[in-house]
Amino acid sequence: MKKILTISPGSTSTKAGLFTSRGKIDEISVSVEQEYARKNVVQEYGYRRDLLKRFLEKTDLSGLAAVVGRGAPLKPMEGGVYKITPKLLSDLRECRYSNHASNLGGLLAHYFGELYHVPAWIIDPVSVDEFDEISRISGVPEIKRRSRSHALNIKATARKWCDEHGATLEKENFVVAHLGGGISVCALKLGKIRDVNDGLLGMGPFSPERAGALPISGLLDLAFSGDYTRKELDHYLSRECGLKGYLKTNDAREVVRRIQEGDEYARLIMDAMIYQIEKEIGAMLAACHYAVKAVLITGGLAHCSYITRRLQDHFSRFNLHIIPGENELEAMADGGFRALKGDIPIQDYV
Ligand SMILES: Nc1ncnc2c1ncn2[C@@H]1O[C@H](COP(=O)(O)OP(=O)(O)OP(=O)(O)O)[C@@H](O)[C@H]1O
Ligand SMILES: CCCC(=O)O
Repeated sequence: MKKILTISPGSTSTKAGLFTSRGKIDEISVSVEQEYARKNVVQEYGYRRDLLKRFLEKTDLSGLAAVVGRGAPLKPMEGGVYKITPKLLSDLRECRYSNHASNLGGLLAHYFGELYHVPAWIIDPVSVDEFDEISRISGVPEIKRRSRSHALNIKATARKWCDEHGATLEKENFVVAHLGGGISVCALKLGKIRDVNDGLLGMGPFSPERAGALPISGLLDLAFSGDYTRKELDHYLSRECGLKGYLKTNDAREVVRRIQEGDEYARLIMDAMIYQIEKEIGAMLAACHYAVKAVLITGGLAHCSYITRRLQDHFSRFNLHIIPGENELEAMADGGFRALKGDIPIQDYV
């Protein structure tokens, strides 16, 4: 039976899964020890590769047909399956579009694809760009709104919901909110991400560790304070702000624990994050002219009932469903098997 190996590097761990078309047969999560964590993720490549290799040496890989890695921020591209070409590899190695842990997804998939003599792909990377032209206009001629999102989980969650409810993704509109360490809220129209806040930097709600959209004058003050280089400010706004900036933790469970113990400041900050999420969902509902099949809430924060209860109350008339977690390994395997069967094309990154 054919197998697919999927690899999803996150900021603190590398997850890998082995699948047949019937489902998962093995999974591992290897933590990155702090002493090996580097400011530039690509420096962690050798360390993470060797940890995975040790696991795979003990695994039955007979029937392996492809390796799929999590797709990083790359050049803007249509959703789907992409071959890992030399150009794609060099963009990942140079962190050309972002210093993001998922840069290692394509690099590791390529390595193991060569090792086991099978094709290596990425699927629905962070930079999936299917915007309507109107979504690109920011209000400043030199600045374009960018599409960067949790595209893989967003599409997989909507596809899964459709399979379970007898609907066809390509015929319906949804608002999908991925609430994780970063937050992406999108207007998914007829299977395409037609609008989304840039989940990495500068748009949408603040998140457990990202700043979200900011008042411009305050941002200019920070940028010209002399306290940050361009790179440092980018890192600060995308990794050290949000819940972490205000409360020194990016763990929603810890914040809820503090609220339950009577910490009113923690409540204010958590409620502000939920308020901003509600406003973004409202904006994407407007982008869909309020005609959606459902509003889907996914990602790690969708496990947090303090948050989901509020969203359920607020959006009950829009058929809201909570589908927690990120299921990225499964999503990559699903796309990989569809590509192996020839149901979807395998595209070139040019
Ligand atoms: N079971 C849970 N209950 C409550 N909160 C949770 C639960 N699991 C995860 N979270 C919270 O979800 C948030 C995001 O965590 P998660 O590990 O899913 O994000 P990530 O994978 O690092 O980021 P991203 O989804 O942006 O790739 C954290 O604040 C975490 O505390
Ligand atoms: C925007 C998608 C990825 C992230 O937030 O890390």
